Amino acid sequence: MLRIENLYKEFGNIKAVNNISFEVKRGQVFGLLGPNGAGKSTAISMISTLIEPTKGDIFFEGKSILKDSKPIRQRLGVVPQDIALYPTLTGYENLSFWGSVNGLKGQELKNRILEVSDIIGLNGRLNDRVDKYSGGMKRRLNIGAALLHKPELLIMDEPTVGIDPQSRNHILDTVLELNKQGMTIIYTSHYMEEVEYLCNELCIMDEGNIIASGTQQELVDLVKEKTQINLKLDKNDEEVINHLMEIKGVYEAKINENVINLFGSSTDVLLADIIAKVTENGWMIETIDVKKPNLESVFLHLTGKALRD
Ligand SMILES: Nc1ncnc2c1ncn2[C@@H]1O[C@H](COP(=O)(O)OP(=O)(O)OP(=O)(O)O)[C@@H](O)[C@H]1O
Repeated sequence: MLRIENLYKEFGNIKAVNNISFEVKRGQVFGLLGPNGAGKSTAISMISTLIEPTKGDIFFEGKSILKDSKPIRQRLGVVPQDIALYPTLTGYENLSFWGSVNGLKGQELKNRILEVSDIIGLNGRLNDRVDKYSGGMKRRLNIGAALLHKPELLIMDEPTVGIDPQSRNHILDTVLELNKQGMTIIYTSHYMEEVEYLCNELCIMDEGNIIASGTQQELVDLVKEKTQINLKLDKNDEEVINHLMEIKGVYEAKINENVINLFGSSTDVLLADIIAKVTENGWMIETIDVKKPNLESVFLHLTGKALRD
């Protein structure tokens, strides 16, 4: 559906986006994950046709959006990171404004406002002024404004920043519901959990570059040897460590405040072998805790820094 080819954006000396390429397939929730300043918003702004790339191209259904942006723009819905609403107008008036900007009018516009306010869960509050809304309600209305013209591709730039957990969950579930109904979505975030919850495929960005891309499983496989199992036994000394190190796939074992930290590859095989080894030696397990690698560990592994630094 969307193909990004060797895209660059420079602001003076700043290389905000530095040669990125990726493809979004119809029906996906595609994630762009990266810390603040990684270049996500700049990439999104180019895809949304709001700013022009320094170099490179973007194809929507095979057509360059740089050459003929207007008809393509109408098939996109853009949820900007900064809330684009008029605080002194009501929710209804804001939706009405954004609907007419997107070419809707008359009964069709009225119907869509009602449908959209249902999707974003604001139908009881449409006649209140936006400056009376909570942060979460404003974010939801901001999303609603992008949905009125039924876009095929919804582009969301950090839509949950600065809101309460309840509104955040509502937004995440709305994204999944829209996707279930057939909408393709690009979702940018610096929250690993959100991307993990929503996205089939993703790119991890840092300092203008894509440092890894693929399905969650493919990315996590990059660090699969980092599975950590914390084991508390009734006995922990060098002898126990030596026995545990005999297990195939365990490459490190150490004692840390009465807990044994084991590092190894495939969790399932490891667990079975650890339990067998413990039983064989007549030890007792007090607690066992498995920490599987996640997207956060992938980012740490590739950049040496935490996602939220
Ligand atoms: N209009 C601009 N002029 C100059 N520099 C810019 C401009 N827009 C972005 N940048 C710079 O480009 C880099 C990438 O910023 P961008 O906003 O795309 O990152 P991001 O990953 O979306 O982070 P955030 O979530 O903080 O917006 C940053 O160093 C930023 O300061």
